[in-house]
Amino acid sequence: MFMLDEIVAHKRVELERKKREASAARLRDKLAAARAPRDFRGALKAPGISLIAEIKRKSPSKGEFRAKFEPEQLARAYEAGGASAISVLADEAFFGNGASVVEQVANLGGLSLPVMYKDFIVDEYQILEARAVGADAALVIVRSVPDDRQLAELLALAGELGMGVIAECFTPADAERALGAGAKIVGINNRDLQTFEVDIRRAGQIRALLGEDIVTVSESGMHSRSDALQAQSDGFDAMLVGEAILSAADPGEAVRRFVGREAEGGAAEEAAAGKEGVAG
Ligand SMILES: O=P(O)(O)OC[C@@H](O)[C@@H](O)c1c[nH]c2ccccc12
Repeated sequence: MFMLDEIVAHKRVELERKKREASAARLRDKLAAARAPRDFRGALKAPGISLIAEIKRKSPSKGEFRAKFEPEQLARAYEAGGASAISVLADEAFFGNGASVVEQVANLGGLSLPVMYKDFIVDEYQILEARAVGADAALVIVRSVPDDRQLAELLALAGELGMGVIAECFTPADAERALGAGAKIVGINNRDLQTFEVDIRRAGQIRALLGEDIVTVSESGMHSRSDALQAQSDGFDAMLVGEAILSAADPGEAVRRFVGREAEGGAAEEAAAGKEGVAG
C-alpha cells in the first residue's frame, strides 16, 4: 500500500471515532457561531505570486521540522513576512497537529490572513469541522475521492459555507475531474506521492491545460525565490510552501525571500531609497 492510501484508510477509522464524539449536527451548531470567513480566493489572486505558508509539526518523509513547535509565532511571522494565506495541517497521526491547531491559528488575535484547513478529506464531516474551527478554506485531494458526485458535493458544501477550496491534482486526469466537479481553485502537487520525487516542471504542463479563470496553486518541494519565479512564469497565482520555511532558522525571513521582499528594511532599503533620490 502506498502512503496516500494508508493515510486515507487511517482517516476513515479516525472519522468514525470523531463522529461519535461530536456529531455533524453539533458541528453545524458550532459553525453557526464561527467568525465570518475571509476571502481565500481573493488573497491568492492578488498581483504577483502569492504565498500560502504552511504550519505542520512533522511529515512522514521528513520527521519533525522544528525543535520547538510554536504555531502562533509561526503564523505571526508568516503574516509579517508577506504571506497571503496560512495552511495548517489538521492531521495529527501523520503530520503531528490536529484541528485544534487550525482553530488556534484561525482565531489568533491580530491575525488577518485567511487560514486553510489541510487534511485528507473524504467526508463532508471534515468540511463542517473546518468551518466550525474557523477555517476560511480547505483542501481536497481529488484522488482521495474517487466518486465524481461526492467530489462535486464536497466542493459545493465548502462554497455554501463561504469557504475557498483547493482541489489538489497530480495528473491531467485529476485536473479534468476537478474542473468537472466545479473547482475554482486547483492545486498541482509537485511531489509524486509514490516516489516522493519532486518535479516543478510537471506542474507547469498541467497548468497549461487549465483556463485563465481558474486560480492555480503550485504545491510542494519549492525551495527558493527562483522556484517561485518559475511558478509565476508558468502562470500560477500562488504557491504552497512548507518545509523550506519551517526548517529555516528564521521562518519570517524565509517568507520574505519567497515573496521577493528581502530587500525591505535595513541597509538594502536605505540603499534603494538613496538610489531613488539620485534618480529623482
Ligand atoms: O513542505 P513542502 O514540500 O513545501 O510542501 C507543502 C505542501 O504542499 C504539502 O505539505 C502538501 C501538499 N498537499 C498535501 C496534502 C496532504 C499533506 C501535505 C500536503
